[in-house]
Amino acid sequence: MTTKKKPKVYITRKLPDAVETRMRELFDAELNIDDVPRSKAELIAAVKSADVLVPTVTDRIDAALIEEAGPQLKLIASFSNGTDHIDVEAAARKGITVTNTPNVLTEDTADMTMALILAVPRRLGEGARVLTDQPGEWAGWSPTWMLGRRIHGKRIGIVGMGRIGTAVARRAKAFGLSIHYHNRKRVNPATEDELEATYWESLDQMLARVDIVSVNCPSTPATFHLLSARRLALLQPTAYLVNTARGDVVDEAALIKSLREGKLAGAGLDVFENEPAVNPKLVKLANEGKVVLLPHMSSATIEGRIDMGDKVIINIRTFIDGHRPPNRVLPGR
Ligand SMILES: O=CC(=O)O
Repeated sequence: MTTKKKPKVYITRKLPDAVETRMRELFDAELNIDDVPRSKAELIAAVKSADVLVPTVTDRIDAALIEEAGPQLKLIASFSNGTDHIDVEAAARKGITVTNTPNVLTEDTADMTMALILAVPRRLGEGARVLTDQPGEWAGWSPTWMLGRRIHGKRIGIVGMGRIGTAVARRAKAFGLSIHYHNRKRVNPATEDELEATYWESLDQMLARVDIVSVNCPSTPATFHLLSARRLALLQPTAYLVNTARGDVVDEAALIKSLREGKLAGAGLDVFENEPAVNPKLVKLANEGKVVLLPHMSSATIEGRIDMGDKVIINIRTFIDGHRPPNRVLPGR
């Protein structure tokens, strides 16, 4: 009996212990115990020797890096839902398959989106800070103090009605919001009926009519600055914008300008254009109570991360066994 050689799998970041243990059992796994992001040189060395690369959203797997890959590298099994950090076209040209981890972070991301939808108009961050930043200063309940804006009865406009957008819509409906959405294509009639959702073919028209905008589409060349200065200007000055997708879907400089000029009431952001750098003007706006900022943590649950790890493992094993992995990402998606 011949024992099959374990594939050499290079994992760029620290993963949950249970996932790393399983990876060690199954693969010749090179882990990143210290969780220091890998340098470009380290990534180049990895693609020259590993059979499988397991990157995540913080790694730039661009065409230049893929060009460096040795002939043994056949799979990039990303530990992420989004694949905007990978040049999927360049990988395909080199005969490298790319996979991701969809579905398992839908509900967690939708929960956090809903949390921001509530937090910004209801001034949750500001209120919490009163008690922690100025202990003993709270003068007690007052009829006119800390007033936010009502959520119930307002209109939400969801930009991108995929799995996460639909999960946000379900939550928003339960909070009494009416559902409006813009998507490349209309969702199926049963979902539209369930959500009593209104489809807007024109994003511009939808933006002008909603009270809260939730950005839930992936970052692709087509969605870069989809929420441009021109489109942000269509929003009502009482509107709020929440982004838990990717920073570059929104023109951040234009968003900051709108917020500073009072052309937009507030924003809740979990993602930023130059992450992990956060524009100091946004921090200032957060201190003024106009925005709530989170450090890209919408999908961050223990359960979700373990599920993501399981998906990565299934994708690798299926591929190594000679089958099509379940979460293959095709170029041009
Ligand atoms: O943002 C997180 C992911 O894409 O997995």
